Amino acid sequence: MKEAGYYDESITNRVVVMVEPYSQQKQIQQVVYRILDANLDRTREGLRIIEEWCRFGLNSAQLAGECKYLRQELVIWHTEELRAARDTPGDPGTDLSHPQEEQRSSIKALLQANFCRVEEALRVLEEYGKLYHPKMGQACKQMRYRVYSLETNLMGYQRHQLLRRSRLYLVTSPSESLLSTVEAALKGGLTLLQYRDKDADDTVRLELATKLRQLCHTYGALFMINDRVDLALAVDADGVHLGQQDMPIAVARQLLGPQRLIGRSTTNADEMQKAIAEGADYIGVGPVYETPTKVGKAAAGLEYVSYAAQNSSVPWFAIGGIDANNINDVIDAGAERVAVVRSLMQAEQPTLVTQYLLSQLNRIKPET
Ligand SMILES: Cc1ncc(COP(=O)(O)OP(=O)(O)O)c(N)n1
Ligand SMILES: Cc1ncsc1CCOP(=O)(O)O
Ligand SMILES: [Mg+2]
Repeated sequence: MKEAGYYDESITNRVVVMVEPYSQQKQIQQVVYRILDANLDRTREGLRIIEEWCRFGLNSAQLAGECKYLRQELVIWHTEELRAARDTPGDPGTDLSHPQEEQRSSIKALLQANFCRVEEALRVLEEYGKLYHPKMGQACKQMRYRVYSLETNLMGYQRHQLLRRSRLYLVTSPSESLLSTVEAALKGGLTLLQYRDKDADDTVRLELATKLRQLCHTYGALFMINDRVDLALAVDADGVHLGQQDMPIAVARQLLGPQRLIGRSTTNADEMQKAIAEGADYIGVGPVYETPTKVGKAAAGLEYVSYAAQNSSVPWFAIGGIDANNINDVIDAGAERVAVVRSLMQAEQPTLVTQYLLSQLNRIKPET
């Protein structure tokens, strides 16, 4: 790219020679080339790691295609002269690694680390690229913004896909053994958790929600917060569950953005239609049976479960009084997903109960 570069003879003579002797300019040029070469490789490698997950983990041709497009855009800039400047044996950075790079706690952590790597490398390319070609800085800047969008879309897609795959939803109740019970359920295959505590102080809520979010994400499960949009944002939860008396969905959506999940409780057909029209990502359907967990709330019954089975266009969870003894009645009424509090929070062996409930739900063939 000599014809338009900063080191173009004509520009060099007029601009740089005044500052650095010619031999030093050449040395600096080589350094810039090495930086560009290394960061072009780094960006491409990071994108490839992300692309593999989009393709094989998410089966998303659209997201994988975006990664591929970005990789190919980079190749245009990876010229022979930049590759020729490579000096791997002389690079003091090849042996440097951080302990966190040796271990990733989850796919989410792996993806985030690689997005970070790609975004940083693109920023380097943007700055040093300006010394190489007038258009390189701008091109890398645009790519960096596309990577930010890709990151947001991928994380949102990931959440929605996991939501659709989740058949069992544990809604917590206050417990001395909250963390160990939740972990036991996660070990049994739970992929969706809601932190619900109607009475605790915010300091306690904040501490527990942070720990639960970490735990859920370590096991690759979604973490939701009951009622409180502010808390969901504060602990970087995957979303919020809102009842009919809680914040309107439109307001929550504005605060949470398009990628986080919003669930809405519904007790009848009107509430269901309204929740879907307002953009709920999933709905709670119940209480199926009267339950001491929600004192004074009348049962909506199995008829409403059947109505949801026929009419809901979004994932829905039957909730209220569901346990190992009656889950098959709820399934027979049309439920493919259920949410429980006591069945798991009060279980002596939460892992086994989770496995049992999931085994019953997994007998139903997945929706198309
Ligand atoms: C999955 C799910 N469905 C329903 C509810 C109940 O929400 P809400 O009506 O707001 O009542 P509280 O849980 O806030 O007491 C839920 N939490 N989760
Ligand atoms: C929060 C909530 N919303 C409708 S029923 C219910 C509680 C369900 O609790 P349990 O599973 O213990 O009956
Ligand atoms: Mg509520």
